[in-house]
Amino acid sequence: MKAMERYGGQKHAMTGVILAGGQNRRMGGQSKALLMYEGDTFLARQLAELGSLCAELLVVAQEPERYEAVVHTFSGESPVRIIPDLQPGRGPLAGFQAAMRAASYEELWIVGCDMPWADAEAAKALSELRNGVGADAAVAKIDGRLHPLHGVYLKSCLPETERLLAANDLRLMRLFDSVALQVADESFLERKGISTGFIRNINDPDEYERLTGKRLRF
Ligand SMILES: Nc1nc2c(ncn2[C@@H]2O[C@H](COP(=O)(O)OP(=O)(O)OP(=O)(O)O)[C@@H](O)[C@H]2O)c(=O)[nH]1
Repeated sequence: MKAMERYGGQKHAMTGVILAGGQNRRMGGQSKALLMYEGDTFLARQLAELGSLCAELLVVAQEPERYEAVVHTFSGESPVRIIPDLQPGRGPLAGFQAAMRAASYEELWIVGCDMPWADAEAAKALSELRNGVGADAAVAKIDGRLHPLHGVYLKSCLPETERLLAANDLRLMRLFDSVALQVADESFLERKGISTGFIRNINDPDEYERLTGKRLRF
């Protein structure tokens, strides 16, 4: 089923966030959001997937002009805004901050732009899990590792996000020391019929070549 049709046009009161403000050093500076897979950029795939669930979309990036053409071709109903980091060059935690400050909704589904299999079913399951216990955030734990870059977060995580930025403690995982986190493990995802592939990301030309058979040149 196409992502757009999955929820019958019914959007969740949730802001979908794509973090695309990284330096892409391992990709020679080429934006991972604009890599092609199965005829679309990662960004276009993610806009369709996040837009199938969320009533609003944000792309957090420093150079909006890089992404405008893709955003303009997005045909979903949810409005999309490209917003900058408020603290550029400080990593994904700064992207969280900008998104939480700009979002119209209390709940955010946040993904890294290098995750071409971002999955609305997984986000919905994480949101339900979080909501069921009144936690501030929910992320998957797969093969013993937490995956904060495909997670759902309430704006209640903003004060701790900003405290960490002020303390120059930029590790995303540090957020989980202080906010109420709910973890979705493999057995939870399996019960929901959700494959764990959504956490996979593409970081360098070798990983991209394994995915597509094409070698990037830069
Ligand atoms: N908004 C925002 N997103 C970021 C920032 N740094 C990283 N990200 C995003 O967070 C995700 C994970 O980033 P990494 O792969 O760790 O870093 P990267 O800069 O993209 O790539 P490398 O330079 O090769 O490490 C990607 O989607 C990045 O675009 C930032 O400073 N601001």
